[in-house]
Amino acid sequence: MERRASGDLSSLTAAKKARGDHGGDYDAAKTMAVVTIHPRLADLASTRTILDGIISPDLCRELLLVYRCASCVGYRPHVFSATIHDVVVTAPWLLPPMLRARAAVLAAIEEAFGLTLELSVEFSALIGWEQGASLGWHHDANREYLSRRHVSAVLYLNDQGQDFGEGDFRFQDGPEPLRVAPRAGRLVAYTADARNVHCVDRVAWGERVTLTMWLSLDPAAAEDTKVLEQLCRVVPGWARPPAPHGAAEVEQGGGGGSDANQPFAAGAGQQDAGACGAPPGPDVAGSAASVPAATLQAGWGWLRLGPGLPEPMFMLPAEPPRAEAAPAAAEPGPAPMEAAGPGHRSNAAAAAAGAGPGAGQAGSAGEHRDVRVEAYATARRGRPGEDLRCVRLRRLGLAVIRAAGEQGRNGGGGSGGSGGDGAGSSVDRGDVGGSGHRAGAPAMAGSAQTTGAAGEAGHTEAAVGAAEAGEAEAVWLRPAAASRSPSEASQRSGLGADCASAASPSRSAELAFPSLQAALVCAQYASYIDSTTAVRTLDRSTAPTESTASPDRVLPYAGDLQRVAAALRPLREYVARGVAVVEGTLPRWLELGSLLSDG
Ligand SMILES: O=C(O)CCC(=O)C(=O)O
Ligand SMILES: [Fe+2]
Repeated sequence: MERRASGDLSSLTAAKKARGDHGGDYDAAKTMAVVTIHPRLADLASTRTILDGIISPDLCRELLLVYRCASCVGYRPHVFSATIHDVVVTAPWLLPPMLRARAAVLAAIEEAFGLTLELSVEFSALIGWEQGASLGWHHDANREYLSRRHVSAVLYLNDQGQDFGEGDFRFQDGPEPLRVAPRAGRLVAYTADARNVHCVDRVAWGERVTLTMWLSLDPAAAEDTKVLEQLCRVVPGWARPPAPHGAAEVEQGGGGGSDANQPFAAGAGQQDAGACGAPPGPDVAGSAASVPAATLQAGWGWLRLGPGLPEPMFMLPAEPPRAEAAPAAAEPGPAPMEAAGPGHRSNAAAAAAGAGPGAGQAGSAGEHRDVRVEAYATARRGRPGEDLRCVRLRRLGLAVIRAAGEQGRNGGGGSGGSGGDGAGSSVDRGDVGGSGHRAGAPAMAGSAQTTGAAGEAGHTEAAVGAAEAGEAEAVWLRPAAASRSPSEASQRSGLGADCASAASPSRSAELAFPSLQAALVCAQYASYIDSTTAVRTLDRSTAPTESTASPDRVLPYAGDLQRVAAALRPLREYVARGVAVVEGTLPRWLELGSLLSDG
């Protein structure tokens, strides 16, 4: 195969600057010419490998859980992503499966290419490709600032034909096979240079999910340093409810907690005893109005969410005009992740969450985030401003009912340090399906409105309402098909210490959560638990009219909220395990990191 000569980096950089970069219409020939082949990779026996069974089916499913909990709007149309940084700020206890998979991929590649102990992970993310997503011919180091990406790895986490349609990976030329059909546990790895020009065929339906990694021969490029820094910011405070005014009520209302559901034991490396010893959650039964929001939040202390990603990162942008959307599939495309390189979103997230700018690239974080949000505001199908988290819940057959008190409050900033997810403003802007706000939770819940979005997508109806109960926000979920009489609405129940007690006998009982982020994580976990036994969720709701072929859509929890509650029973234990792993690993990781940087 032809090797391309190195291009003129300075002129390319200047051209990028002039354009503001991130544009899709860059000169492909020029950018393809940028990268030279790293001497260490010049004489490999083979520059690519395809391996099956790199990780177990169970780990694949667990990674899908992580992806659905932590992903946000991605770098190109119909693509969503959860970088390792996103996972940290969403729920650090979701890290272990990602770390396990990362290690497995790294080991497999080192062996396959004979590069043992020479590679560092420069970037890792779970990437979702939904209907309409594609990527034109490119190689992965096709820009100057990507040139430290030496080896690419794409690990598929679900199955073509079953979970999504089409979406083949294809090499442009070279040895057979040129086409790789994604299936769970299959890894395609290749040098990132121009010897491996490849593309991704358009995904016809469903959701194709990958663990995508770039590896570098330059140890200084390792993402671990930044992940660690971020983790250290999040972990000491493992997000917890704001102590103040609901604390006493929580102690009293903490019944329902069984021994089997003890909150985290104190002393597991926790720096803040208050945080780790969160009291059992309240059994939030009865009228929502009788449940102070602070109590609700305090009861969920064990969930240990991170500060969450900045809200704009969940906002679905509008459908691109057809003329703009088309070329990506046929033309050489920009290297993916260009706007999501290491530190990019994590810094934006950290800054927005009040954690301060991340190391290394602090100066550019805000700029990057703005670029991305603006770019995708006009470059992606969807209801402008719709919150991805609500869409994901809807796909499970769950409707989001926001309960919160003051109408019009812009809730994002105020609760930033409290472990809230800043979701308030998404609803306050009326953009979660566009439903009206109702003041006062019970009234709202009894008459929540059907969203246009859900209706258009052909779903059972989804109810979305917004109001606030006290200062903190709360999120209620209901099965989308449940009836909504005021009397039923009063039978709310929350998942406190004991999820088993959460489900009201009423079919229409609602589940209460302290935030949208919490609701999403819990519902995804429930779906994960169910999918390991029975339900396989397939959803093409974002564009049902563009289907080619697909199995019937499944909305697992429509009309059946008790199944959510039941499936949530092991969650506390799962969180505790994840917390223990992260806390246990952190010191060793830090030590190793400093050893490596010393050496
Ligand atoms: O998802 C794939 O199969 C490949 C994606 C890809 O080419 C990339 O992210 O650069
Ligand atoms: Fe690629």
